[in-house]
Amino acid sequence: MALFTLVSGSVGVVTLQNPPVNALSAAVRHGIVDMMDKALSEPEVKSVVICGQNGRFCGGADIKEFGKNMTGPPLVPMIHRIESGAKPVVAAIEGIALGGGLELALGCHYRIAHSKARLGLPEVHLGLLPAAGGTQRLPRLIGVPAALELITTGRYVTAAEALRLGMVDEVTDGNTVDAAVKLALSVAGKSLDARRISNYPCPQPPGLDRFFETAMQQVRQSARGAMAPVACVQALRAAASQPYGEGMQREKELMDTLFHSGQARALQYFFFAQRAVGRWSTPSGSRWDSSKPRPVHKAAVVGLGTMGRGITVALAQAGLSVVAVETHEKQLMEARQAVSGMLERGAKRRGVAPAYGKISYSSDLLPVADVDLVIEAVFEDMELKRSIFEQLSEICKPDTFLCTNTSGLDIDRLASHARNPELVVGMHFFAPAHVMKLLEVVYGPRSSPQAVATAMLLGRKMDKVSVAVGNCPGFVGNRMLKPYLEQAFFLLEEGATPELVDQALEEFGFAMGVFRMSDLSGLDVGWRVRKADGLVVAGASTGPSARSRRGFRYSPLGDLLCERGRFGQKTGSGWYRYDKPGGRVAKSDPWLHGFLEQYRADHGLAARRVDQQEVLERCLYALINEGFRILEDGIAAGPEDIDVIYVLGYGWPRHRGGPMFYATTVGLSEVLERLEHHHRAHPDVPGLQPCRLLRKLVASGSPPVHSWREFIKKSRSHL
Ligand SMILES: CCC[C@H](O)CC(=O)SCCNC(=O)CCNC(=O)[C@H](O)C(C)(C)COP(=O)([O-])OP(=O)([O-])OC[C@H]1O[C@@H](n2cnc3c(N)ncnc32)[C@H](O)[C@@H]1OP(=O)([O-])[O-]
Repeated sequence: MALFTLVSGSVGVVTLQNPPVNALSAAVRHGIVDMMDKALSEPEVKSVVICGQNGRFCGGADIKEFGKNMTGPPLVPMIHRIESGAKPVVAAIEGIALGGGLELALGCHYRIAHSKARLGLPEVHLGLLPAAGGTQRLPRLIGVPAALELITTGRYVTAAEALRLGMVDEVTDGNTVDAAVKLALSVAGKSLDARRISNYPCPQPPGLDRFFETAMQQVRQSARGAMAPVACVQALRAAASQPYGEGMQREKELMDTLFHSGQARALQYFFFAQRAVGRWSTPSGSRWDSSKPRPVHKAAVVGLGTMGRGITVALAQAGLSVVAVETHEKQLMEARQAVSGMLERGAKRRGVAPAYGKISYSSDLLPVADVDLVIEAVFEDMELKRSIFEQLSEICKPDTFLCTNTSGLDIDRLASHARNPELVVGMHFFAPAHVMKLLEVVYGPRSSPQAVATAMLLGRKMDKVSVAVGNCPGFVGNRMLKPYLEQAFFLLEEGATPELVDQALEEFGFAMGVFRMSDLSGLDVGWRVRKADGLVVAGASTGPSARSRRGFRYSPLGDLLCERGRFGQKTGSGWYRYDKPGGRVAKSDPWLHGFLEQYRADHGLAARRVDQQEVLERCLYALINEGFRILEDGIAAGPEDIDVIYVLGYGWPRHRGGPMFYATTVGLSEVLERLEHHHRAHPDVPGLQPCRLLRKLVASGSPPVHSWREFIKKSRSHL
């Protein structure tokens, strides 16, 4: 899986061949070792170029091999052999040089990159560190601070930045392999002493100890329990303070620990899950590989509130022409300014020109007549959305896709107000819509496979991970949020505080606990949904009916806060207090604690001690249980869909793989047993009653997560 050719009489070109990304599988490593042996031993070969097939240098180690019995030549000695060889080797970097691919290039004596290439050491995202010398060679080449930043974040750099940092020697707009061959010809026979990075002294940052203490503190804070970023700092510290050989030994020890960790397994699962969701299917048999998307060149966004503005920016940045509609003139003017600001900041970050010219603004719907797709993003009100869908059906071309950004309303009901219900799908974005990676594409029973395929592809074009889900209240993400929030409220009734619940969830790895998150997104959002569901009963703050709805336990705590105007950050108080409306720093609120005590007294509830383990079990297992129901109902096609939604949209810690994967690490039988236990204690809480699919999986010996799709398919008829 590596090809040798002799060009220009004396340059041996070794081409990696393992589509699509030329990952360093055992076969490729064998190929490189054999071809390098040939190149180094044949006298007519004076210098060597290493490149990748199909315009991609190399995507790194073959992740599919991890977790299996590794065979074939190991990377470290292979790269060392290239570096220590007597003939100059030039890496011709086209497309990508990532992870082990970049480490291979760092073992070469020269590096030339195409101007469109991206380079990086993303191992940290897989729960690993660059363990083929990356943590030792990169700081020697570009300095410790720059290497630390790249390795702990896994950030990719452009060829231009790589040149600035000193990672590559040259950038070309032309044919990279030709340029590399030219360079190889010019350096043949020259001394390589100054070109072997492992021989460089590692530049010491001033105040070495202090530098690493600060770095470690920052990394621990942002890692939220992830081990790999911490290990990366440790490896870099070894590079800065020890000779190369000892640094390599430290790199290996750290990698050994990470490689066998649950976090690495979770992160590698998540890597493949993000790709698996692209291969969507629906219970009616539509599939990604048999549904052809229609091209979308021009789109419209209706409603320019926070979500509509973000969607407009995302579409324009993806290169589409956008008609942005807002019927309130003042709001339209504000939106125009805000969108321009967002475009400008985004363009600056990406080093491109802002796409102002892609957007035209309108205060009426008429200019949407010729667009290929509309995304409605007005206020979450069925009547309003219904009337807009009716108007759009009149105005738009007959084949225009009509999409809604609703976060939970019935797509099928909306479709029934469209001229062509098969062209209606949900496109549920997450705030801020131009930043967040997730898109839930919601299909109703009448959505055509082409409408789903088109929305999925459009999401990808906007650089999002699109997940196709079925239509039900709250779809996947918000539906699972409901039992999670409900448990958090119940725990307050039973004696917990918002601080205790949030601390448990944040220590688990969530960026924000449930109460801090509600304060950020606004308590009124859930209040409105509960009102629409007929759950909010005015004046029912005491008496037996206050804590029960339709025969089940209900906590009116959130409603009571809203009745007092405590909507969270925007009003300066919610579950916490803030210095001012819009303030961001949550402080403990003595009023809230007094309010909870009074509430418990009014309802005859005795406060008891709630510990962190109970918080995790009640909140997370209830959420996971709902995930199993969603799989059982066919709303999500597989556990990967749910996990991707939860990690990318709801702040579930990535190093725990997502809720469904996490359930397998706890053990499905343990999750089942604890749910049964909590349900026995709270029989009036249906969210704690283990669902049939979970029971079935446990009864079948808890098969691994990647086999659940098949399991569900087979057992659907019996469920
Ligand atoms: C001792 C070792 C030390 C070393 O430091 C460790 C490493 O190098 S760790 C590695 C460090 N490297 C990384 O972390 C890089 C990880 N890769 C990426 O970030 C992106 O795939 C890349 C940017 C390369 C291309 O993006 P794109 O154009 O949007 O395309 P795409 O993303 O859709 O992928 C297409 C197909 O290729 C598959 N596949 C991809 N990479 C690998 C791989 N390394 N392996 C195996 N397979 C890989 C991917 O699953 C997909 O398969 P499928 O069956 O079609 O679903």
